[in-house]
Amino acid sequence: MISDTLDAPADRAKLPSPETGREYGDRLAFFLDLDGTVLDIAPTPEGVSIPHSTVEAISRISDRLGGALAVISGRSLADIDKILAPLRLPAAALHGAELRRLGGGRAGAGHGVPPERLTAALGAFVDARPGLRLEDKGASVAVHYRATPEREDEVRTRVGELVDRFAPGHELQPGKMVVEVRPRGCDKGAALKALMEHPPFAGRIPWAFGDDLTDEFALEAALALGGEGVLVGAVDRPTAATAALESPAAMRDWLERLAAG
Ligand SMILES: O=P(O)(O)OC[C@H]1O[C@H](O[C@H]2O[C@H](CO)[C@@H](O)[C@H](O)[C@H]2O)[C@H](O)[C@@H](O)[C@@H]1O
Repeated sequence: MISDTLDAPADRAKLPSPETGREYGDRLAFFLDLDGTVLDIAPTPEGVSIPHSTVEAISRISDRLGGALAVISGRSLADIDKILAPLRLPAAALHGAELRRLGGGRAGAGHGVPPERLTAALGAFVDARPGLRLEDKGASVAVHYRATPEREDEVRTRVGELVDRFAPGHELQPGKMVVEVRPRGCDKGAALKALMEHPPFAGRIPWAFGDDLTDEFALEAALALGGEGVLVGAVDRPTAATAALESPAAMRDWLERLAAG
């Protein structure tokens, strides 16, 4: 289901609350995006931070859900663990190219890194344009233009051309001031479904939380499995979300209140 608008305050009422805490722990599974959802957007990928109280809340909610809380992110597993330290949660990293099940076991076929010719060509493109930034994450690579937003069209066009030419096994994933290259067919929806096939997620109702285009795959997958999708922040695009929170700050506040309930 795709809706054009969401009434954030009204739809917020659908979210599990501290009062329903005893029920949700046995029935639900949470899938949390990081940047723009739990984390405020920062000028650079390294510039993000998370309050200790939010990490503690995520830990407490994960315990209450029997471990059925996963991170679904465009970041690498290493980055996710660094941001959420000391937690080491089940996760789908790099848009699903890296999967980790509960307890640390790595799952999934593992996807190849983009051809070196692509990374080299992207590097040359970025080096010639001050303000652009290349983030090489392994199976996924990103070109950030947050410092030079006027280059958006140029970046999207050129990265698309280079992927067509050098990396037929990969595809574009636009995001917030970024164009990412991820393994073809490897998205957050497929990742959510893969995690839902195994304990402690199997048999639970998935709730996916996200803000960006890449998160729409996860929101749609959660709905397809009988769950809910929660959009964080305002968007001017159609969304599969069935509930909403106004901002990452509201998301953190909701997590902390839920954990305290
Ligand atoms: O799937 P997510 O957890 O939301 O990660 C998506 C991408 O997030 C990061 O980039 C975005 O956040 C940065 C920090 O706020 C910001 O500077 C950048 O403009 C955003 O695009 C990260 O760098 C990417 O690798 C993730 O895929």
